[in-house]
Formats: sequence, C-alpha cells, structure tokens
Amino acid sequence: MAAWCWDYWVAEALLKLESLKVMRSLRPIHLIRPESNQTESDELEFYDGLRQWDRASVEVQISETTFQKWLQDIPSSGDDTVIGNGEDDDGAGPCGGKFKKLLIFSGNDYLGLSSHPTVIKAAVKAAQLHGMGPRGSALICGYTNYHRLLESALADLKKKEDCLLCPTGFAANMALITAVGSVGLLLAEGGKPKRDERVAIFSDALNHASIIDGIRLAEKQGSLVNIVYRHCDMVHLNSLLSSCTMKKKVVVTDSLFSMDGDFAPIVELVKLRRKHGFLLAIDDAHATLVCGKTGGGAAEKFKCENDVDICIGTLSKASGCHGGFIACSKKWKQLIQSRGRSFIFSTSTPVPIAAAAHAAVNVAKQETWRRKAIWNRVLEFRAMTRIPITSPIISLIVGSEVKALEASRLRIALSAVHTRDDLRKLVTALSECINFEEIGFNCKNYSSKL
Ligand SMILES: Cc1ncc(COP(=O)(O)O)c(C=O)c1O
Repeated sequence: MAAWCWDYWVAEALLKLESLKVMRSLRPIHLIRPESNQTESDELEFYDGLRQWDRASVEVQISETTFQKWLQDIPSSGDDTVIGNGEDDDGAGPCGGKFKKLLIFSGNDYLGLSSHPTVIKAAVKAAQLHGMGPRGSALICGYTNYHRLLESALADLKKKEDCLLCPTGFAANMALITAVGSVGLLLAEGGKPKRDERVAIFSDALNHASIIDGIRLAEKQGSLVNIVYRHCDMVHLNSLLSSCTMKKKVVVTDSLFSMDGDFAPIVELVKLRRKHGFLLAIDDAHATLVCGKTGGGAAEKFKCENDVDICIGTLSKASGCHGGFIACSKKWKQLIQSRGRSFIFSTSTPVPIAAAAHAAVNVAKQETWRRKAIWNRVLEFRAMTRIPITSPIISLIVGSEVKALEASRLRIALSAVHTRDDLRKLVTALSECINFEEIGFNCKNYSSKL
C-alpha cells in the first residue's frame, strides 16, 4: 500500500465536505499599493556580513532588580521592566533604576533577522499603507495579497505545491492534526468511526507540545488513535507500524527537536514511509532557514524533500517575525482550511508582519553567510567544549547522573549573530560552574557527525 492512498482519502474527504456544503474558502482582499518606479526586489537591501544592528537580537539589558531575582530564583511578575528607560554607561537609568547588559543565548532568532533593515522597512511600509490590515479570520476578511505572496514564497522554499498561513506555529500543528483526524470522521461509514476507520498517528515521544495537544484534541473527537514511539527509535516505530492493522497511518515528528537539539532520523523515516505507506509530516520550526543549502529546512539538508508530505513551520524563529505555516498539497490546504479550527477561528497575521516575513525569507535566501555563520558557531562550540553537538540548539545535562534529582538541563541556542568572542565568554562563564568533560559523557543524544 502506498502513502498515496492519502491523496485518494483526502480527495474523498473533500467530496464529502462539498456534499455537506461545509467546504470553506479563503476570501482574498486586494490591498492596493501605490505605483512606484521601483520593483519590490529593488527595494530589498542585502548585506555581505554582520552590521551593528544585527546585535539587537543577542544584546539586551535587564534591570538590576530583575537580575537579582533571577540569581535568587524569585519569580518576577514582569513589573520590573517598567522601572526607568535603561541605557546610561554607569548602569543607572533616568529614573534611577540600574541596568545590566546581557548576552542572550536563549532566543530563537537564529539568523538575527528580526532587526534586519529590509525586514523593518517592509513592516514599516506596509503599516504606513494599511495599518494592521483587515482584522478577521482568513476565511472572512483577513487574507490579502500580502498573505498570498508569503504563502507562495514558503511553498517555493519547501518545494511544495502550496502553503497555508496560520496565526502561530502552535496553531499550525493544532490545525493540521485536527484536519488529519477529520479524514477518519468524514470517511467513516456509520457517522462515528470504528477503531479501524480512525487515523493511526505515530508520534515521537519528544514532539513539541502543540503536536501533543493537537493529538489530544483529535483523540477526544474520536477521530484518531495516538501511538507514541520512543524518541527517534526507528526499530520501535517499525515494529509498531508492522503490528498496526489500521489503514490510515501518519507519522509526525519534530525535524530538529526543540529541547534536545537532535535531528529526527529523516532518512530512516523515509525508508519506513516507503515500506509502510504512511503520511509523513515534519515540524520544521527550528530548521527552517537554518538547515539546507537554500534554507529549505531539515528535508533539504537530508535531501528528501519529495518524501516529506507535509511540512509545518513557524515564522517566529529564524524568520525573526511571527506566525506559522503548513506547506502541503493544494488538496491538503483545502482540507485544513475547512477543518482546522485553530486556523478557521483565529484572526489572521497582521499585514506588516506578513510583509516583514516575506522580506525575511528573501533575505535569508540571499544572505547565505548567515547560515554559514550559525553552523560555524556550532563547530566552534564543539571545538571549545569537545561536546559533539549537531545543531545550534544545545542541551546540556548539568549535575551528576548519580544525583539524578539534582540534575537539570541547560538549553543554549546559538545564533548567526553571535561572535566567536561571545562563545568564548559563554564557555568561560559556564566552565566556572560545570565540567564540560562530564557533560560530554552525559550527552547520549549527540552523534559525532555534523
Ligand atoms: C517544534 C516547535 N513547533 C512549534 C512551535 C510553536 O511555534 P510558535 O511559537 O510560532 O507558536 C515551537 C515553538 O515554540 C516549536 O519549538
């Protein structure tokens, strides 16, 4: 049996929706842009290396009060942020509050695009012309030519037929999984699906919360059966697939795991997909624009874009903006926009954000040095610590395994705009409290290959 039964099932599900008269359609609104002699690509400015504005995503300041609370592990209500305006060389703010400059190693702005002039200009120009744009769901009045342009750029990036923008990456996963489950509901013979008519979804044990919540919701609706396989364990997955008698099978996994920083074994997943004929969906939130020659993500990195059926992403990480998306076939898009409730019943992305994200995707494609820089930082961190990390997300198990209860996890995220000197500072600071040799030994998930 082939995964391409899924093409048939989705087409059948769409026919059912049509017969029930509940197919939902986008209602594109055309926002007029004033005539200009410049084409859009003339307005995009690209740079060949780090500039001072790039540092905005990694250099921040926090109030001394907040800093002290952090040190003592005292919860903050966030009120400390309104003390004074910061700045001043002596650390004193205009209202008397004192501030500390910090380097961030926990953000997801992997390429530093949130402060790129081309991204800022796109947002400003769209805001000046249209404000936030029409406020409403994409099915009512919230979908414009700006959204369409961004969807096309993302479909191209992911080498998929089409793409659907969602309010966030969290909403994208929820929408996809409820739509997947709806196939079981719509094609069930007697209304309520029997167990074998439901969708069997195989989910990695360490998948993101939004995948888990999507599955829980669909399970409650009685549309799918959740089968969790051990993290990245393809022997386990193969055996679960082999013993599953349900026809409609889906495997869903983070491509680059958000907490552990390891990659899903995509090449092995593709082999299993050929053997068992499941639909393969990957959450490429952390790999989009970071991995692959053109920034296409983990599937491009592992050269199997054609074997991944659906790719979920977020615009809130390497794109430096906000929002989520699902790159897929046109038929899947129709199904998700008709059944994905977190897409249907939520206001669409503001136009300036859609314009900025479109600019960011273009910048990330052109400024290839940003991708090189982030992977160079990965190599440098490996060389400095001898911990065989494989991605910009680094998960360090701090504390001894013997005292398991005291052991905790430290998550570090590297960025293209960190410098080698930033890394040296981080490693020096960390070595005062942790032993890298011991940590390297504890990090079972890392492989020695990049
Ligand atoms: C793997 C993964 N998927 C989805 C999301 C959700 O994305 P967003 O922040 O756009 O809702 C995140 C982000 O936190 C993530 O790490």
